[in-house]
Amino acid sequence: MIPIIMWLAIAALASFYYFCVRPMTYWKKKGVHQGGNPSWLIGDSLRNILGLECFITTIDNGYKKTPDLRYFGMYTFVKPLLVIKDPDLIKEITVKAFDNFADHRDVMPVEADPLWGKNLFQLKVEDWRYMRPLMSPSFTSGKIKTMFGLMSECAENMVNHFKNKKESSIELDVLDATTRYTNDVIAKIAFGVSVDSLKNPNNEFLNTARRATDLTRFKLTLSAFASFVLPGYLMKMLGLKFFEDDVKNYFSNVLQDSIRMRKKSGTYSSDLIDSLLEAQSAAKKDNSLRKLEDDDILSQSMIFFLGGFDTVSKLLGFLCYELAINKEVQDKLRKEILDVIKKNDGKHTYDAIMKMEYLDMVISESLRKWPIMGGMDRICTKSYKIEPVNPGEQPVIIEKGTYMWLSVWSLHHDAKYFPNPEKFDPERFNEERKAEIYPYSYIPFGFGPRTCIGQRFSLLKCKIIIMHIISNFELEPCQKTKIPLGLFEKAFLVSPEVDIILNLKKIA
Ligand code: HEM
Repeated sequence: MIPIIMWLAIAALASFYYFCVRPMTYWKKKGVHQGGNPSWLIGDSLRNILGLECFITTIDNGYKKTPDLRYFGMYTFVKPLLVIKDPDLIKEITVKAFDNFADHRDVMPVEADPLWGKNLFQLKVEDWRYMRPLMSPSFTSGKIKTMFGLMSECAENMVNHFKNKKESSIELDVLDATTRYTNDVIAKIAFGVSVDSLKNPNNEFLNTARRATDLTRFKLTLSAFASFVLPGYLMKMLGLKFFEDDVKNYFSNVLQDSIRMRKKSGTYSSDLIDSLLEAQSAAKKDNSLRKLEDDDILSQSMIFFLGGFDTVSKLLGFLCYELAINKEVQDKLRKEILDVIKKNDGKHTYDAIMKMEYLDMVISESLRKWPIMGGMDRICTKSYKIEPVNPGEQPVIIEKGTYMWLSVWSLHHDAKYFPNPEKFDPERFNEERKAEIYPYSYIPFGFGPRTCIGQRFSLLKCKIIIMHIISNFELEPCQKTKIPLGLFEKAFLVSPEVDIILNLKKIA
């Protein structure tokens, strides 16, 4: 009896060593410096799981501890993670060696959540190469220009809502308001429905959207962590997924209704659904093209929705905050907006917005200081050798399947690339100084073939509402405004630690 127990104990210890302890030596064996202090099994993720620190902060701590290195190793649970710090190496990975680093990590395996797995962000390179060219025409400057009217309508609704209040100054929860604006735009453009979320604060679209994009919800956090250790079939059995069934059904019904109405009435609008339907019918006619199923369309609408909802509302939230606490920047911006509009016969047009250079600089600086995604990932799809460049480096073979992180937040806050990084200084992006920015050190939308497809869309959506707000109101800090503002350590995206509360004062 005793020998059996002894053998079982030895087997348990050996398994523990093999699966939990040994993986933590992966980077040391490759001669790669470890940026964290990994614990058995949990790796460097303990503080993330306990909600004490967000992933961006964990990476940033490693970045700061390794000032002279181009990359360092960490562990998400037992999975090795290589963090890339050097802009030249980021260029190598995202552009030159794209074929070796073509995919994103499975946030949710496709077996566990097919709807999530089919979206452009998540598609594996073979399917992605087919889908991206189908989606790209929806995001050209010409196509985005045609969405100007739909976006302006939502912006005017929002501004009029506040202008019609009798008080000359109101206290505003900025993220709440910007979320309602981005919700209305994306409802219209990605799902074809009109909702006025300020007039109807409890509309079903907004409430469902909020649930779908609450990246702090327990089950999603659990699923995201589980995806590091559990195979897809097990996650499916446990019911772990990105979109809950009721959320999926709701959006699916809204989209189907909208498509049915268009087909019946023959009226089409300049939105993303029309572009997707065009791509679907082109694929139907051309036998050489793979077919686009209705599920593919729903999946892309969902990623446009996810991409366009929380990211842009947070960008707007941080931007309003910076404008409120940097009055000279706000005044200069207002002057530019009013001057351009005056020269444009008082009209807020697309061409007028495109002439606002300072507006562009202000948004770029906001994305520099508050890059909403915080970073981006890549999976090594074909093994690759990183050649030594600096003294003390040795060649490192990156194995297929290795998880990589490109540390955007840390680069944007590194004084080597952006002196006095905590200062909000739009002049960093003026014509002269913009040219001096070290290539690939400023990448809020990623880079290379997998760069954000919604970049132009987001920037226009942001410019329209800022133009309307700043020409009608003054943004001011109030007693409830937290200065300085830190990061919310439980969130996935870069999010403010507390609500952003500002005074919105009408301009006489
Ligand atoms: C402030 C707003 C936004 C920011 C900061 C942002 C940032 C990013 C980043 C960093 C990536 C990864 C790029 C890479 O891996 O190189 C990405 C990918 C993506 N974004 Fe955005 N995004 C924003 C808004 C949007 C919007 C509005 C949409 C859609 C309407 C969108 C759709 C996508 C899609 C589909 C991808 C995957 C592209 C692919 O893999 O081909 N994003 N975004």
